[in-house]
Amino acid sequence: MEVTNTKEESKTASIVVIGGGIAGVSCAETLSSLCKDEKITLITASPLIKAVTNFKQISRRLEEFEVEEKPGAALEAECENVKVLQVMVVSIDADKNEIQTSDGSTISYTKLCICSGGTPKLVSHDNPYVIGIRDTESVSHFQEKLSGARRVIIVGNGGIATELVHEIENCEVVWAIKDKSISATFVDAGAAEFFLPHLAGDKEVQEGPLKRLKYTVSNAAAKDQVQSGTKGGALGPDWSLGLTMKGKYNSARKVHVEYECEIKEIFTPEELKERNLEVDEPIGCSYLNCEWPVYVCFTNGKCYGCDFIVSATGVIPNSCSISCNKIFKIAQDGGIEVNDQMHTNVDHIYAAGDVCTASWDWAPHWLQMRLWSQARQMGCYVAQCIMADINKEKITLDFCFELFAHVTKFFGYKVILLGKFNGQGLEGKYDILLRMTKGVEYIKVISKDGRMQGAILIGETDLEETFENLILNQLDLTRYGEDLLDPGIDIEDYFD
Ligand SMILES: Cc1cc2nc3c(=O)[nH]c(=O)nc-3n(C[C@H](O)[C@H](O)[C@H](O)COP(=O)(O)OP(=O)(O)OC[C@H]3O[C@@H](n4cnc5c(N)ncnc54)[C@H](O)[C@@H]3O)c2cc1C
Ligand SMILES: NC(=O)C1=CN([C@@H]2O[C@H](COP(=O)(O)OP(=O)(O)OC[C@H]3O[C@@H](n4cnc5c(N)ncnc54)[C@H](O)[C@@H]3O)[C@@H](O)[C@H]2O)C=CC1
Repeated sequence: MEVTNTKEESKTASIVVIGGGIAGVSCAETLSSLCKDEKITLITASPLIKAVTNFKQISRRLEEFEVEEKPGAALEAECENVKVLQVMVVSIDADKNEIQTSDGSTISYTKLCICSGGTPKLVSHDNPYVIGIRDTESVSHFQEKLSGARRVIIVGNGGIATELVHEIENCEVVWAIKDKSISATFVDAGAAEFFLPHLAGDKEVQEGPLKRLKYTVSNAAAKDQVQSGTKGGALGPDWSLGLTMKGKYNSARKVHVEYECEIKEIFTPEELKERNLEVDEPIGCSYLNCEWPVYVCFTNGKCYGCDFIVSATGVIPNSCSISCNKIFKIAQDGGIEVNDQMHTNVDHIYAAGDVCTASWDWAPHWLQMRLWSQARQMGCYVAQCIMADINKEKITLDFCFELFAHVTKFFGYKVILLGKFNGQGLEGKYDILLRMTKGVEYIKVISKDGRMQGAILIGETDLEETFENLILNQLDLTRYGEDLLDPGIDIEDYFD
């Protein structure tokens, strides 16, 4: 997409959205439908934007959608009052309501929404053997390194690590986690046990293919990004499916998990020799007594060689990548603080998606996670807040922020997380109901004083709708006891 000459653009102020990821595009699309007479300018550093397609509400709060990367011109064709500019925003002058872009233009805004996303938090930012995964460019870089790899060390125990460990083939994997059980950011130790047999086993365990959120990674996008050197939008559902994740090792997958440890130090072979350090061999791995380009020593004393390291260790919100003459209030996790109107502490400036931190009093069963679904919800909601502000109104917090609801797929199983799915904030004082059928389903219900607070549903349980309602209406379930999870009882009939 050629860069539109932004000079003439700056004459008339418009509502400006920074960021062509899910949050920014959802914001621009919703603004376009709500404020037909307003001029909306979406400015993004990435050559392609991310748009939601095939949106499906699978329950009152669970949503499924596909994501398509497309040129900004496609959004302009769809929303006639939206202009897409592909350029980097370098600074904001909040006194003059102007932003400066990397091509030297100044663009005025009436309202500004920052949706600049996040970047991978890496265990080391200057080691060439440590890589993060965020956008199509970083995935291409990862694939290239993996194609020549015999062994990779993956650090982190969240979404990216869990998906990578499941998808990588023909390469030994050492998965180093701080926790006592795998995928702890998403599931509890019981669910981790349920997943363990699939760690190094066959990849597809699900009876019948579960429709995965389709996410198209067009190779053109990756090439463009490399040429333009810009950071693209974050990946999301299905980023890994359909991508070749093959090493050069010619045998089945080998995964060794190193529990309760972090990286202590990373060495070159020379440094290792100088320090006269002992190298260990990961259990079950086959490349023994090899020369490796990089060595990792962990806090538990183990030291392994590998071809490269993936740091799947979270996201840093891009809250400080655009300078501003006003100081934004930044939350502890690095996001720009927003209130329940998605407003920052600076006049006329909003924020949404990975870049922001929801700083209102959260509903009892909602929590922020930097997810595709929340980026979309925030993008749509902030547009409504901006429109309300223009009309000098206030709106109530959107109902999507009443309950945390996330659907994904780990180790070939559908995973649904509802409410305080890991007992977040309940200080360990809650009751658990569990039902597990090995290789088929894992259901964990968290309740307090007889009322459901959260749930983990793995497999095709069809309980999500009922459990959503039970968490929201806080019905006292004491009298149902274990019947609640009795497979012989159709609990939907109880509560219909
Ligand atoms: C590998 C991976 C897999 C994931 N899988 C899932 C999943 O399965 N399910 C799920 O729910 N979530 C998933 N996520 C999280 C999800 O991708 C993010 O939460 C979501 O995409 C964030 O959207 P965003 O629009 O806030 O930010 P981003 O997608 O990061 O978009 C930010 C945009 O801002 C632009 N930008 C940044 N700075 C500037 C600037 N100065 N000037 C102009 N433009 C700028 C960027 O170019 C980009 O277009 C995954 C994330 C990763 C990295
Ligand atoms: N299926 C899904 O829903 C997916 C969601 N995502 C989302 O994308 C974003 C990025 O994913 P991730 O990087 O996996 O983030 P994450 O937040 O999911 O996981 C980060 C993990 O790294 C660990 N960690 C942090 N610092 C560490 C350190 N120094 N040493 C060892 N471990 C450390 C954390 O404890 C956590 O387990 C997240 O917001 C995540 O929720 C990503 C992939 C899939």
